[in-house]
Amino acid sequence: MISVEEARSLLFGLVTPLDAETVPLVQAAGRVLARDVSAKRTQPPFAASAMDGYAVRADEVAKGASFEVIGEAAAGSGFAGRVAPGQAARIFTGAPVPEGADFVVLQEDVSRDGDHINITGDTGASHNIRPAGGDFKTGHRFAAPKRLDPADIALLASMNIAEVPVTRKPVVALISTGNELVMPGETPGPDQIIASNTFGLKALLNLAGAETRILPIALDTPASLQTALDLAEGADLIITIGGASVGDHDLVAQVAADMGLERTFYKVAMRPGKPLMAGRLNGAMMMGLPGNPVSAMVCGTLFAAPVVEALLGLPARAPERLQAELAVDVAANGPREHYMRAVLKDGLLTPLPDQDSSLLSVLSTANALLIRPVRDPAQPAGHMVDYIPI
Ligand SMILES: Nc1nc2c(c(=O)[nH]1)N[C@H]1C(S)=C(S)[C@@H](COP(=O)(O)OP(=O)(O)OC[C@H]3O[C@@H](n4cnc5c(N)ncnc54)[C@H](O)[C@@H]3O)O[C@H]1N2
Ligand code: MOO
Repeated sequence: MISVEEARSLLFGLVTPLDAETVPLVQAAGRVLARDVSAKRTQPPFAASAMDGYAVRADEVAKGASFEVIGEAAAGSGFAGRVAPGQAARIFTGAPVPEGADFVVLQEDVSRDGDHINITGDTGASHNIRPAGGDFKTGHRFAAPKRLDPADIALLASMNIAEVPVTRKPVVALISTGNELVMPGETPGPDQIIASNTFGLKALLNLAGAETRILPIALDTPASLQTALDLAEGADLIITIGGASVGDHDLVAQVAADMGLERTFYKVAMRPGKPLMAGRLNGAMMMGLPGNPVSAMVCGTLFAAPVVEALLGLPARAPERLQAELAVDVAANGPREHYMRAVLKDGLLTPLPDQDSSLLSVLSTANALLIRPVRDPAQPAGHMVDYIPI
């Protein structure tokens, strides 16, 4: 068995980042910027008022000083004239500061009588003017790769970038295998259960940026599995779930091998998730996940989501690990790295009492995977441990 780290780096070795496509800015949130882009404008394009008030000459600003108001500058329509000594222009937030002026007195600090104003308040040190290019200048580089968040979208809009080059979404085909499975909403027979893993993984990988397709459930026959794998044609990543272990009905490895799978590894020293398999099948990446629901989701978190990010051109890296104190004593760990379902509360980590890999209710309660290294001895409450937030 190989380690989790080895498995992940072998998986990253199978990744070829995808090509780019252009999308309208309104569809770019959450997508990964594929190429550097540069600002098509300077922002603000002119020195702009930061306040509503009066634009004057800074050297004339003093309590008691009076000015003649000679015009008005509003956002979207500046004042074409020049502010000379003794003069002021009415100005509003966002308006270009007229020539000659270099100070905006807040209207709260002024009394007005017809076309004249008097400074009545303490004006303070700020000129209340945003310099041209104070945010960015034409040509300012926005670097790829980056997953575009709402603030990035606002910035790109402000740079007048209406179309954005993003990495194509990886197409992920999800195949549940097993005679016992039916789709949510169907009526299961007496020995059947509902397929949950494809739905959990779809949610997880969509959040990572994939376009996921749930294929029909494959029965535990070579022909049915082959049909499902054939239907996955065109996917960048094929994920099978279940049928990965050693039982008589665990057929994924054999059928995939018969169809040409070049296997990269099988079995990882981790708990849950041991019977994980990966390789390349007719040009696509393939991962065979174990069927136990928590095992499948943990493998999704540790391997499939990072692979989706790597396909998107983001750095190939493990999920972020943080550290916290154990709230309780924990027993010694065995020969597999253990990803314990745990709750992090008030900075303390408590592993949940039942770690069976079939328990989705436990996974749903957990907000952390507490990582126990291989053969870690028993540890007392207060010991610092690594965890992955989930
Ligand atoms: N003799 C051994 N038995 C098992 C071993 C072993 O080393 N020797 N490994 C165990 C481990 S660890 C795991 S994990 C499981 C993985 O088995 P499979 O990948 O072959 O999964 P299945 O047998 O098909 O299913 C296991 C379990 O999960 C349920 N399942 C499967 N698919 C789904 C789905 N899409 N949605 C919801 N539930 C699903 C299935 O009904 C089973 O209950 O093997 C152990 N056995
Ligand atoms: O590895 Mo299995 O994934 O322990 O449940």
